Amino acid sequence: MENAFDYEDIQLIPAKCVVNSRSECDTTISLGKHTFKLPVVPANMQTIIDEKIAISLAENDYFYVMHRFEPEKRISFIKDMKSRGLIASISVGVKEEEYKFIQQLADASISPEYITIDIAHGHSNAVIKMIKHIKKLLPDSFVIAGNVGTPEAVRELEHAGADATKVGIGPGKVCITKIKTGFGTGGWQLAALRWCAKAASKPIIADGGIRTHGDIAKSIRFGATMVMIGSLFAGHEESPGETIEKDGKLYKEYFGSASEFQKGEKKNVEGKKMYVEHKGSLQDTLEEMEQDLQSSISYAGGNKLEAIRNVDYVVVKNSIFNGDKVY
Ligand SMILES: NC(=O)C1=CN([C@@H]2O[C@H](COP(=O)(O)OP(=O)(O)OC[C@H]3O[C@@H](n4cnc5c(N)ncnc54)[C@H](OP(=O)(O)O)[C@@H]3O)[C@@H](O)[C@H]2O)C=CC1
Ligand SMILES: Nc1nc2c(ncn2[C@@H]2O[C@H](COP(=O)(O)O)[C@@H](O)[C@H]2O)c(=O)[nH]1
Repeated sequence: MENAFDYEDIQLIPAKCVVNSRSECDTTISLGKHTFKLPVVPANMQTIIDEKIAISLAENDYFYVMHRFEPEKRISFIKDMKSRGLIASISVGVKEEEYKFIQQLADASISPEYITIDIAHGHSNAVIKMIKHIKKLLPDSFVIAGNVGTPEAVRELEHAGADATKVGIGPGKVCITKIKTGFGTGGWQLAALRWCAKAASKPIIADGGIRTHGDIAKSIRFGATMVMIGSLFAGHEESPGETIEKDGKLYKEYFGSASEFQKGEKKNVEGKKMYVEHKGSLQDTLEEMEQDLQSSISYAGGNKLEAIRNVDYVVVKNSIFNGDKVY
């Protein structure tokens, strides 16, 4: 790794505008056999997504990944999505029971369109074995494998059969991996993305550390096909987390998938809980993201997402906010 930098250290450089209105800019992206409205997917975490949100996202052509923390509900979830004519996109882990679950799906000829292998340290034989197991039994499912933070890991998971890899170890808002273990891409996630993207021959999903809508464009510039976001999607009316009131203001909980709140025990805890301000409706945020990304495309001098991939940039170490608050 040469130069380490993160989202706040980079500014993209504008190119001559070729559209008359930002509304002409197309933010759609293809992943596998499907095209989605935005290159953005809410994190597969229990305080970010539930069945109702998944249905609403899929109905409106947004990509989603259902979390894996209520494993007993997954088969009925897939069946329900399919009966509505919607894509089914689920998560799995790597423990023994997950092998049986994949076998169960195959035996019943139930093939979700997308399966995300969701573990903390994805550069492992456990993930490689699970990729091969899924590809053998459910060859039509698009497999996203992660999380990883090095080119070597991207190559190995792709070689094992992954259709996309997810990059990001420890940059998340409720992540404490970097503090508890000393490892990860926290603080240099954007540079890690660039490093991994150079090695990738399939799509990369950049996961964690997105703090502003501009960071979505920066991720695209540095090689992401899509970004996974937790904190910016936490705290909406629809969000599954508990709502609390403090000093007359409403807040909602957002906790890590490796936190004691998720695990129900204090073992190998690498996540924490926080409360985020209540933000209104999820659809409003998605629309604002789309408008901001359309604007990014126009600054990139094009009318499609691809235009962002070629823009120049400058490194402005820790200075882009000039002391301003993000919002
Ligand atoms: N993106 C990120 O930076 C991180 C994300 N998370 C999220 O937290 C959730 C739980 O993750 P995870 O603990 O992996 O899931 P699981 O608890 O399902 O663990 C998966 C398997 O991997 C093993 N395992 C976990 N971490 C390691 C490691 N560092 N080295 C070797 N084996 C390991 C576990 O065994 P055992 O527990 O016995 O070690 C278990 O067998 C996931 O949703 C994950 O995405 C968690 C941390 C970082
Ligand atoms: N180290 C941990 N990372 C976690 C945990 N739970 C989720 N995550 C990762 O964070 C992103 C979301 O990041 P954000 O910056 O957008 O909020 C999520 O997709 C996971 O990859 C955890 O407990 N520990």
